[in-house]
Amino acid sequence: MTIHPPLPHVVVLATGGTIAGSAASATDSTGYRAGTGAVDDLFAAVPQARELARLTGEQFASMDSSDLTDEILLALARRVAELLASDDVDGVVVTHGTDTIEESAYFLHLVLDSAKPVVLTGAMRPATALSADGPMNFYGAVAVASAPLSAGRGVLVVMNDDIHSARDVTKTSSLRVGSFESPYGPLGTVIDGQPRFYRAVSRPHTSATEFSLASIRSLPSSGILFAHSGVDDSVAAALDATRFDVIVHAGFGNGTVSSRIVEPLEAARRAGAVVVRATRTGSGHVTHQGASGELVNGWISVDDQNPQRARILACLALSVTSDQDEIQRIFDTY
Ligand SMILES: NC(=O)C[C@H](N)C(=O)O
Repeated sequence: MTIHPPLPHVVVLATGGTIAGSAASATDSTGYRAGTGAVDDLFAAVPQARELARLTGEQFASMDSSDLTDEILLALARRVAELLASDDVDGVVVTHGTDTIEESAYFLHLVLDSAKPVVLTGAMRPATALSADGPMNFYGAVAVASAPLSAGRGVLVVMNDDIHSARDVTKTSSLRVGSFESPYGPLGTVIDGQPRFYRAVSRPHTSATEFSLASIRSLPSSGILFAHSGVDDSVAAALDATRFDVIVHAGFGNGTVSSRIVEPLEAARRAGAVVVRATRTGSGHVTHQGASGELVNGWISVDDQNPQRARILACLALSVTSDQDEIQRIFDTY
């Protein structure tokens, strides 16, 4: 008689998204409603996942991830942390809408204090579509979350057989199944229910960061201002910049800010906001010494983070310091 070791226990927190979305027709992959299905529907669609792990499902939310708020994100992080603290839990899968999966994953990557695998996944096509990608993504996510090999790598995002670090991954296309990409490539891949890793992120994450969920009661108010040709100060005025604790400016090229909106943003900075220079280009770095040289003092540059993740990092930075040099150090560290 062969004795098999017990399967790892993986908890699946479902939050909605297209992976739980349904349309009236199998050929309709855009006119659907996200978050209509339940976590049990996913278990029923992928019974093979139970060969990889003992699964427990929890319906945390049923929403389109474009409606996610910072309060919900914080509550999600607290729930994942609670699960990870249990000796009975070996890993967590979060099913999530793809629109904001990268922000949620990055937040978890920086605040969770555990080496246990946490994997986010979603889908580009609704569950009712021909060749729906959700079931295979879910199977891959369970494979990664249940593998001891995945521990200590930070929060991971599994999409389309690729295993990405939450630090790097971005949704690059509105509809393509292969939408998720990382600028330095994925960490690994899933083949036949087995993760294979080829590299690791070198920037600190999870237990190695200075951020702690226990010290965060709420996230500061924040917004992103997108640069465009012809931008003028009425845009910054519409943002009512003085109301924000964090303003990320998704600027031109190397974080360049049009001279017409420097003053309103500088006024916000003087009023106490953290003003962050990012780039709208979709890739690349923003250096301290940007093209707008006069902005170097007191303005934060993002290194290689995109504007949406820079917003998350700036909010977390404010949970530990309001000193601008320290905030810049945080951007250069994570
Ligand atoms: N593909 C998706 O999941 C998109 C959906 N709107 C969501 O983010 O919830």
